[in-house]
Amino acid sequence: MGNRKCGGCKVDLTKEQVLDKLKSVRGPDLESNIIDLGMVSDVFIADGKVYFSITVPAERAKDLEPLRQAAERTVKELPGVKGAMVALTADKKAGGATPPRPAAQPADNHGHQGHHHGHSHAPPQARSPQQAKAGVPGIGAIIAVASGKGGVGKSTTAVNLALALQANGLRVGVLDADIYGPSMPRLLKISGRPGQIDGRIIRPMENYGLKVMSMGFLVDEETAMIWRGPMVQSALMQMLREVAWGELDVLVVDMPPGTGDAQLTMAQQVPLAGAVIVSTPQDLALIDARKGLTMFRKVEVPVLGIIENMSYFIAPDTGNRYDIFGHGGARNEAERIGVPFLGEVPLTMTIRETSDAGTPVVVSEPDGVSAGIYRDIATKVWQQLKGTTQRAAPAIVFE
Ligand SMILES: Nc1ncnc2c1ncn2[C@@H]1O[C@H](COP(=O)(O)OP(=O)(O)OP(=O)(O)O)[C@@H](O)[C@H]1O
Repeated sequence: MGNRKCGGCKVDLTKEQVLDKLKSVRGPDLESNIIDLGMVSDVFIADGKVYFSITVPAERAKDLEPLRQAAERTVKELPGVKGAMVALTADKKAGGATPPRPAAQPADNHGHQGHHHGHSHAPPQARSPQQAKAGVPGIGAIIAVASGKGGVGKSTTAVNLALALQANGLRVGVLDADIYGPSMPRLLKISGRPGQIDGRIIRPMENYGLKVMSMGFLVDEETAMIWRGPMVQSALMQMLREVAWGELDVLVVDMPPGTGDAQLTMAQQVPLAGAVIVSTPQDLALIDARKGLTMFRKVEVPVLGIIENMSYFIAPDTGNRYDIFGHGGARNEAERIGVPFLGEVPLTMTIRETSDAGTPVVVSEPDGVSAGIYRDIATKVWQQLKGTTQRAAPAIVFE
C-alpha cells in the first residue's frame, strides 16, 4: 500500500496506510510484527506528521530504542510523510495493546517513579534518567515557570520574565510546554510556521529578540487535544532538542498549569536547572502552589522561588494601590518553607491589555512600573540560578 498519489498536494495520508506499513516492523520476539502483537497505539496524523506510541514491557524499554527508531524510519518511508514521532510506552503488560489513556496522562508508569525519584524505572522514551536529562547543547540553563493551577497568570509571568531576563542582558528563549493550551503565539504575537534546517532541525520563531517554540506553531489545538501522554512527551522532547536554539543563557519553559502526572513527567524529563512557581495571593492558589513545590522536590529540581501575581490592584484612574486579595500570602508562605520570594506583580490593566495584545509590558512599556518589577524579579531569578548547580543541588537552596 502507501501508493496514494499526491503530486505536491496536501497529503491525504490515512491511519490504515500507516498501520499497514508498520506490519513490516518486527516485534521484540522477531516472530511477529508490532501490529499483530498489538503493540501500537492509536495513530494520529497531523500535517503529514505521524504520531503514535509502542507499548513495550517496562523492564525491556531501555533495550528497545532500536525498535522505536525502526518504526519511525519505516513510517517515514511512506510517501507524503513529513515526519514521525514515536514514543515507547513502558507497560507491565508485555506486548499488550496500549490501554486508552485520557489526554493529559503521562506516558509511563511513573506512579512508581515518584517514590524513587525517577532512578529505577524506565521513563517513557526508554532513555535512562541521565540521558533524558542531559543538557541541551548551547543552552546555559533551562528554567520552568509553573503554577499549581490554571489562570494564575503563569504564561503572562513567563513571557515577561523571559523578556526581563533579556532586558538584563541575557540571551533568552521560550519553550511553550503547554501543549493543550499554548499561549506563546498570542502573547508574543507570532504566527506562521517555523522553517526547518536540512528538513529536520526546526528553526525557532522569533519576536522581541526571543527565540520561541510552541506547539501552537506546529499543530492546531484540536489536534493537540486528542494527543495522549506519549505523544505529548515526544513533541516536547522534539521542541527541546531538535530546535536550532543557538547559544542561549536561559531557556524559559512555560509549563502546563497544574501538578498532575503529565507535569511531573515533564519536570522529570526536561533537564531543568530550576523552577519558578507563580501563585496568586488567595489561599486556594497557595495550597496549589505548595503542590507545585512538592512536585519539583520529588524530581529534585531546585525551586528558585515564588512569584506572587495579581498581588495587589492598582486603580487605573488614581494609581492607588489596593490590597484586595490579602496580598503577601506567597511571601509568608515562601518564608515559612524556606523558598526564596522573588517578588509581587500587581494586577493592572496595562499588564492585561499588553498581554492580550501580544506586546508584553516589559517591551511595550519598558520604563513603566510593571516592567521594573519584572526586571527585579529576573535579577533575583538569575542570582538564584547562579547559586544553584544544575541538577546537583538539593531541592531547596537555603541561605
Ligand atoms: N498581573 C496581571 N495583571 C492583570 N492581568 C493579568 C496579570 N497576570 C495575568 N493577567 C491576565 O490573566 C489572564 C490569565 O493569564 P495567563 O494566560 O497568563 O494565565 P495562566 O496561568 O498561564 O493561564 P492558563 O493556566 O490558562 O494557561 C490573562 O488574561 C492575562 O492577561
